[in-house]
Amino acid sequence: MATGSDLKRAIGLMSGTSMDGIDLAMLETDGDSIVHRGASSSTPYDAAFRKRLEAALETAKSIDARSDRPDDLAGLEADLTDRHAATVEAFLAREGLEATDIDVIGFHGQTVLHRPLKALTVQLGDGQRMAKRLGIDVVYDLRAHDMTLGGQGAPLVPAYHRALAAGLPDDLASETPVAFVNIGGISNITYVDPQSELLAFDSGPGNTLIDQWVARHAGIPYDSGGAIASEGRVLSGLANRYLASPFFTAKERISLDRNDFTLPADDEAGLEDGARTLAFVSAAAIAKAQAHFPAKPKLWILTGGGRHNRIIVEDLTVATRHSGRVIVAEEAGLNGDSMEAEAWAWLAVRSLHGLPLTYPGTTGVKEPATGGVLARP
Ligand SMILES: Nc1ncnc2c1ncn2[C@@H]1O[C@H](COP(=O)(O)OP(=O)(O)OP(=O)(O)O)[C@@H](O)[C@H]1O
Ligand SMILES: CC(=O)N[C@H]1[C@@H]2OC[C@@H](O2)[C@@H](O)[C@@H]1O[C@H](C)C(=O)O
Repeated sequence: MATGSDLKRAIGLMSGTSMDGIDLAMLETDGDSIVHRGASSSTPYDAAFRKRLEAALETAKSIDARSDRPDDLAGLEADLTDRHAATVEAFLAREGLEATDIDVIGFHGQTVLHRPLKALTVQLGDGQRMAKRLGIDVVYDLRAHDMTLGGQGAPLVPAYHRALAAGLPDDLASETPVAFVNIGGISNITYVDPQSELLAFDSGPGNTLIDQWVARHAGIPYDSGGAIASEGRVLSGLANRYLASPFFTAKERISLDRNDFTLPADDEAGLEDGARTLAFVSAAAIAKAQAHFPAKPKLWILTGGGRHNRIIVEDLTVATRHSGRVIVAEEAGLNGDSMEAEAWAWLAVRSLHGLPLTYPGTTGVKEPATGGVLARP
């Protein structure tokens, strides 16, 4: 039973693999079952900063030790941290809050390298610098400890998905098993069933290939609503090539780096057919995940920016129609844009309480593991 002092007001900050901007969410929580969701915000990066982040993915390939910051990565980390801090300041001003109103910030940072097979994961983000500037405790670097205990270091949101599943409205609560699908740059799935352990893994590319494809061929950051895809047709040879990747056929699921899947060659598809095929691949990758669950989900709850791509949603609906139904987070009373940021707020409070963030069924860690580094002002 949580006491008043266990309840913390936390802010979560997420800059995901799409590298489109900073999502922020505020929560009051005991880091367990009590979750009072508060206000949130999304702050897009300007195109020039996004380009710097994209370039950082190349630079980061030379990193051997987690603390290495080759070339301009140290400067970028400081800039990224300051942008996050400024986002918090703007949010607090908007909400009429002071720094002292916030107990802790959960700071994800920006993943620039993720090599689970080498137990190496690098998130740019200087928690100490942020804590000092804001005068608020910051929990950061939440993935690394999991890796030292044999985990994949990702995904970390699943335990929060389970907490949300426990609070679903009555009309949905009976529809178990339920799968939460975050369609971000990469997609990850969480399987929640009272009859079985919590299961989760990265399911494949989400929007990252689509984003890169339309940026390259149309100069735009994403396929809004799936409008471009809706003009194209699925090129089955190309789709099958992606879906035959060893990532899908391996028995063990591994967590993904943004660069694990690469774009089709320019002459393999036109703009529309490429967008259509990559949306199909994104949905098919999610549907394939079912093979790793004890039973097929009855309810699929979609979160992340990809839920706005009508073609991905339609393809997934078709692929799962015999066993379940697909809804977006908002139909379950949740917020599909802020869920990851909420999770980082919740995980930060769990870290303060020494509670597990990851489980054998979510990251493959040997035993339930806490994590995160606490920086104090
Ligand atoms: N209206 C829209 N129509 C289609 N796609 C959209 C729309 N809005 C956002 N997206 C897609 O969602 C992406 C951002 O999603 P999100 O913020 O969930 O990803 P992320 O958190 O960066 O990634 P990850 O979850 O992998 O860390 C955009 O890059 C874009 O591809
Ligand atoms: C290493 C890393 O940053 N992985 C991200 C990425 O984006 C989606 C998917 O791949 C997931 O594994 C993870 O993020 C979410 C927030 C997670 O850890 O749950």
